[in-house]
Amino acid sequence: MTTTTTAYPLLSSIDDPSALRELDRKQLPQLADELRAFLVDTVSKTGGHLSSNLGTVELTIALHYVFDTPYDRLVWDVGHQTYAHKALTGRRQGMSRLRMHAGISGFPKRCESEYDTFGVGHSSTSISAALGMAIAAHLKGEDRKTVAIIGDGAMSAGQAFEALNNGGVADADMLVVLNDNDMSISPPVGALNRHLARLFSGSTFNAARRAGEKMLGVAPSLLEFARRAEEHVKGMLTPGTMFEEFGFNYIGPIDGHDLESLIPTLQNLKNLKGPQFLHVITKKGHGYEQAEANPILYHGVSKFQPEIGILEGKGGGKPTYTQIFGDWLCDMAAADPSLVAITPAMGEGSGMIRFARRYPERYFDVGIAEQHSATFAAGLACEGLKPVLAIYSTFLQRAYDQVVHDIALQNLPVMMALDRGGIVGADGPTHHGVFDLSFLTCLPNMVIMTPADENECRKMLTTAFRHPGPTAVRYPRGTGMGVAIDPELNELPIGRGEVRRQGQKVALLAFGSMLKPALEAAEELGATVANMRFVKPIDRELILELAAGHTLLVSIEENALVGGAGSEVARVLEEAGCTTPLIRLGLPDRFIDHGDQTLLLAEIGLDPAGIVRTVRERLGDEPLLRTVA
Ligand SMILES: Cc1ncc(C[n+]2csc(CCOP(=O)(O)OP(=O)(O)O)c2C)c(N)n1
Ligand SMILES: CC(=O)[C@@H](O)[C@H](O)COP(=O)(O)O
Ligand SMILES: [Mg+2]
Repeated sequence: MTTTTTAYPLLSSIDDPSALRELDRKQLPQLADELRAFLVDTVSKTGGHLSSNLGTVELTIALHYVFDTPYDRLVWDVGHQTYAHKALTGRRQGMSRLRMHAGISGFPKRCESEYDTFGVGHSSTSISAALGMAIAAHLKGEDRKTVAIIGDGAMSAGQAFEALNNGGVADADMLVVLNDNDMSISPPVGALNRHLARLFSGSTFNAARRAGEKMLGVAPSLLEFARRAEEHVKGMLTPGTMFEEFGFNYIGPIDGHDLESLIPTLQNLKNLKGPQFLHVITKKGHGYEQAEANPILYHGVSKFQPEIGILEGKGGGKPTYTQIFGDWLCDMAAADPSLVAITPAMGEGSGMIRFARRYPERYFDVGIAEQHSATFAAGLACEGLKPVLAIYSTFLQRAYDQVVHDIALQNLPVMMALDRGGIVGADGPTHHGVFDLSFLTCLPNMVIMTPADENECRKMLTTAFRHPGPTAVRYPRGTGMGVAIDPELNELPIGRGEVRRQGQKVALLAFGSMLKPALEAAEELGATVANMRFVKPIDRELILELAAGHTLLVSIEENALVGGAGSEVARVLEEAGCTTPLIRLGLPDRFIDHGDQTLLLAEIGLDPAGIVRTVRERLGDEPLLRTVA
């Protein structure tokens, strides 16, 4: 670790924001330089979100410099851009274990620091939360300030608009800072982006800067600032911004890397009453050449050498499930012209870029708009197209009513490709996709599949796509077993599992990713292993057959135990009056922290050793292998 006093003399002297506020304003550019170098160094060693963090260094410094944190509340949206905030709020040393097990979280977390005012990871919650805090302050007679910091990508989501709609007429002193870097993870989409681009048109921005300099250079009084802001900046240069229509006092756009603009503007805004809106322009990846040139690649990174940057296109290893999906999507699109594919702002992460390039007219990136994406898919299905909604399991949570009300209830053939099902690792509890089996299994009409290997995934995707009702294929983050892939587009019989290993006494009923550890555990236990494949409709016949031939059943899934696949197994046994005991293995009723995927699964007992341990504990001294007569 190179966080020595010599490497970062100024940064090392800041243990909390009160020390930052002691600095002379002239020292702040140096602090920004050190902080940026520190971030590149740290993230290159730990992995994490890089380009968004590089873009918010000056904004973070300015906010902590101007506001009396933690008494004043900073509410970050998504939270993937808060590494500078963490480094300035007493966590600089801890960042050598960023996103690692028992280390610093990659997102703000209330239990980690009093400066993390609101837990986050999913986007577009900041204005709602900040409004709640601002109204609470008002009701309690407290004079604290509340600031929401939201990106242009996050601003595109419905919830952000719901909050603006509420906040624009609420009796609350709240500042919304729009950090506009003209990027989501991918290039931004939609009409909001067009509106922001218009505000940022060269002439407007330059004129606004000139006016801002003039206005701020003389450190105007509060009233003078307000008058000039309204008359000369807002009225003259940026008439009719959408945010004003919502009832906010819109200021900007200003240069978000220029501390000399940021600080006086924030100081003045701090004193204004009612809903305030500051539009700042930043560059994703600012100050690190490689990240500026390719902010998508540097959005989320693994370890890399800062002097060289990320080496692309090494490839060669096992394909990820995401790649299996991306290949299947292109193959199926070639075979069926009615296929259309939708992503709520996760085209890269979902493996859809080749498809997007090949079939741009059939590719819909709808922005961070999970609810809309689901209902939009339903609409496409109503008209006979075959929508494939590619969505991370964790983000589908936001579209639950749309899945229930718009897709399942109407029995529409929308296929959901659920990536990142199960424990995702370093992103932690906000991103683990461990509830989907529970919240989808209870829905009538759904068909739910969990592939155990890559080739099975491809077959399930085909099966789902051709099924005339709602389906979900749920696969994990990362690679699978490394099996060969059939080039054909073959289907599987719906609702049928298979026995993969014949053993005795104990039968392990594995769902999806759990087949691999189950097979390994079975070697030691001499157990039977079934690859259940379908959570819904579950293979009733197979379960009862296994129950009849074994003395103990063990269901294993990478999902919450409550309401998951094991619950379905239990239901089948109960309905049949079958008394064979069942142990259900899965995620306990608590949120699982961040850390390495393998390590977390082992901690929960969802690895081969854990499965063996559970079975042995249950059987006590009973011999595992039945003596065959
Ligand atoms: C509800 C939800 N959907 C998708 C994501 C994935 N995601 C994380 S950051 C991001 C882009 C956000 O763009 P913006 O707010 O402009 O921040 P930037 O990355 O540009 O700094 C997306 C799509 C998420 N975290 N939450
Ligand atoms: C902050 C956020 O929500 C995304 O950037 C997410 O971290 C991506 O996860 P993957 O790395 O699994 O694509
Ligand atoms: Mg952005």
